[in-house]
Amino acid sequence: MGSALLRLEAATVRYGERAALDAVDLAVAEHEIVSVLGPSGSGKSTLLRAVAGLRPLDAGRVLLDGADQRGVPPHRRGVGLMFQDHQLFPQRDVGGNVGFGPRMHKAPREQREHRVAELLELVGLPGAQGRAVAALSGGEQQRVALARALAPEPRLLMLDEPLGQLDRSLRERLVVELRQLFGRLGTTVLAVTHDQGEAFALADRVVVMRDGTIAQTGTPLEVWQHPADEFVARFLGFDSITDAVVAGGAATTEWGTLPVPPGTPQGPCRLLVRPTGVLLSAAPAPAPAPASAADEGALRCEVVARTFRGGHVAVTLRPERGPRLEAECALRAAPREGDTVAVTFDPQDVVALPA
Ligand SMILES: Nc1ncnc2c1ncn2[C@@H]1O[C@H](COP(=O)(O)OP(=O)(O)OP(=O)(O)O)[C@@H](O)[C@H]1O
Repeated sequence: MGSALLRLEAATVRYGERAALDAVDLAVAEHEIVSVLGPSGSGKSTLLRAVAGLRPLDAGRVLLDGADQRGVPPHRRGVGLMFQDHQLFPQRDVGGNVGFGPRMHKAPREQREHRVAELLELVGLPGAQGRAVAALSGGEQQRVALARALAPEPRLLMLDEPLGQLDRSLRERLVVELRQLFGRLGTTVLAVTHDQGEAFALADRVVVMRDGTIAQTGTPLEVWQHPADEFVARFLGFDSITDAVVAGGAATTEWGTLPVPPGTPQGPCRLLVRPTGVLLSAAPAPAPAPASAADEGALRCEVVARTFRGGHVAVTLRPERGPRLEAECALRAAPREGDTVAVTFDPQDVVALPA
């Protein structure tokens, strides 16, 4: 990516002995929306702060448009920052907040007012210039904060948990609006979040961080379908993982022999089964003798929990052998707690992870 707007080269930030950012390489292309995901303490905020110039690097480089930013102060980097607590100026009205950046840049009054009006329109608050910040709802404040961050026309907009404090339904709506807005404006965005749903909905590409390094980067679909390792898989909420040995089109595991997709690497691995790949059917009546040939391949499991998730039910299973399994069922088809079910596996949702 020669034309990257932002490039990090072995970027390192240390706090004492510990590297909060450990030789990170990352390129963000112009107009790209990248979400940085990861557990608490993995270095997400440190990454943003280093790019913004709020925290100097201990080693490596940050380049914007190819120019090394060493020694360039934050206000000269042309990047916009929006933090999770949106930090609006309570004593200024909405117009005063949004127009703050352009005023600092000494933009003429008329141009400033035009820009403020245009941005408030964009974020869905037309004509709100005179409203008091304290009288706005959380979602409205979030929009004002966004308009304020966009006002100086940053070449790179960085968002730190932009929707962190809002309730789920508002977040889900705003994230769609944000993606559309950035698309229309052609804004390049680097957004930090620990909510994977939010990251996946917003981004063209996600970066998953672990202990100051990048564990995986890819499109939301790539990361979802092919987590790079067990850490990423578990971070995404996949918990049905066990040891396996792949030979040909099948994997030998404690759960029995599972079909795997064509092209699965042969040999020992950790095997992940996504919940949609755990197929449930009514268990045959317990056989007095060892399982008959007819139910060979089906794993008997007890339903230990079921959780209503809106469109589907998440079912936790205790198999007769091997670790617990998570299944996803349609509401109508969901078994009850205490039921015994027979499980088979869909190879499309079976993923081999490095051992
Ligand atoms: N000012 C500081 N002094 C010492 N250690 C720090 C400082 N800031 C961050 N750290 C450490 O650096 C590591 C990365 O922190 P960072 O805030 O970047 O993580 P994060 O992924 O953004 O976490 P969160 O999701 O909780 O905000 C953590 O171990 C943190 O304790």
